[in-house]
Amino acid sequence: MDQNKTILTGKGISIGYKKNNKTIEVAGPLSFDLKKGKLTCLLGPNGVGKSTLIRSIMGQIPCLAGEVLFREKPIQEHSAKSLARQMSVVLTDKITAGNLTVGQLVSLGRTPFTNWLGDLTTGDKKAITQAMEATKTLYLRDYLISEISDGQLQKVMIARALAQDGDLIILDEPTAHLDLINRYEIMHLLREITQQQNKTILVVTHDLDIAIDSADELWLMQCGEPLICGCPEDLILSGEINRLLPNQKLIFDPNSGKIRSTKVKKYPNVIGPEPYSSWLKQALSKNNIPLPQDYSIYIKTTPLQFKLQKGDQTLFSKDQIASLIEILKGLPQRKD
Ligand SMILES: Nc1ncnc2c1ncn2[C@@H]1O[C@H](COP(=O)(O)OP(=O)(O)OP(=O)(O)O)[C@@H](O)[C@H]1O
Repeated sequence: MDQNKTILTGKGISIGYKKNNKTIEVAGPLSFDLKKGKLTCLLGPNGVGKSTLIRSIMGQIPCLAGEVLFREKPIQEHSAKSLARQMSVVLTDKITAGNLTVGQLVSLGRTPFTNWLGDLTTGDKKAITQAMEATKTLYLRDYLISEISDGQLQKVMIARALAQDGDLIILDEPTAHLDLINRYEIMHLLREITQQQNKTILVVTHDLDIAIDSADELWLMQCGEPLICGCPEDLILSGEINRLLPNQKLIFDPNSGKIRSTKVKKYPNVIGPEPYSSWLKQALSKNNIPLPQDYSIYIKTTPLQFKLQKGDQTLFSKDQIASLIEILKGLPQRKD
């Protein structure tokens, strides 16, 4: 472990719950180093234990074995107050404080720093306003929590974590209720925070494409396996990203950056430039259209034309994939 580069370390931890004198292990042994000043995304299928790992990392539930070190010290040796000053956490728990205003909820992020009366200093107020500006929630300041949408609440919770200003911010599925644009915006905001404020952020997410796009490091969690950690681009090029996929039916396509079926047809007789040929092949495959060897589709781009040919004979041409597909679907089934 490089102490200057790592804020949090897991050493062979086993995570799980104790219930009625019974121990239920969810995952382990898991080892990891959370790198300082980086955005790390934790990905894995439902129920694999991501939230349990987060709760174990923050010391909320004890590890069944192994240890978590925060700034080189076992997590349970840090006082709750000291952790609250250094670590901001946004969990998936429902907020019940519906009668608080958005502004009041974000202000709660400053609690570890205020006096026992909860008085906010000028510095506290500045941190709150900055956090609300960054998450574009300032306009909601006077709304009651019960009056805002789930997506807005997610952003407000992120604002509260930012206002808390810990060096380490942990978020469990912060973009779950957000629309696509907001999901990108939030992840890019988190990336900006790591880069500009040198904060360390660990995010649990199911958005593989957004995680690849924004994270410095991915942690891939799969049932019964060690955590796979690495830079997204390395994990893609080595093929290790496929460890996230549960079976042989799906594969991560490093060319398109998307998950696709391994059954996708190849269509060597679609001839033309990218991205036209890839999208046409996807449409053919999706519609389960076979293209016999003696047929070819040539793509001309100015103006755009998809020409179906048999040998030298052009059977027809279309300027849209949708209309080409409709005609191909109407033809009698041909077999290679
Ligand atoms: N308080 C609890 N007591 C006992 N078992 C629990 C408790 N909380 C979660 N579990 C179990 O631990 C396992 C992992 O749950 P966890 O919520 O950590 O998964 P996850 O990867 O975060 O899932 P998801 O992606 O669906 O949120 C599940 O089998 C769950 O039933």
